[in-house]
Amino acid sequence: MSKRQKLEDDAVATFLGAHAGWSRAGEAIQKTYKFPDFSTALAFVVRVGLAAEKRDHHPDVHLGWGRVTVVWSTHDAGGITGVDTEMAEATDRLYGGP
Ligand SMILES: C[C@H](O)[C@H](O)[C@H]1CNC2=NC(N)=NC(=O)C2=N1
Repeated sequence: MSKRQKLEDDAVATFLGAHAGWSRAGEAIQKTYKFPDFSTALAFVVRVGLAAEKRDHHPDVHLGWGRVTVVWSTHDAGGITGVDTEMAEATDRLYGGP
């Protein structure tokens, strides 16, 4: 199955169950990350943005002091696809940890 095909609800639920902090927001998945200050949060947004350019798949991002919310959905498919879950995992790796 193509990664750009809309995932079934149960597949999205499985992803959410296995990935802490991610939640469903309509036809998208989102997560808010915390940072000690604004510039660290901004640097994270830049790293996510560069990864998005590389993959040609772009998130909505909300940047605040010490906080970044990243929202993934596939506009072309009108919903959540395998590219979104792939990029959500990449986003977690960019934040840090395993
Ligand atoms: C032409 C280009 O590949 C497309 O418009 C890409 C760009 N980035 C994208 N990003 C996201 N999130 N969804 C898309 O459908 C999408 N489409």
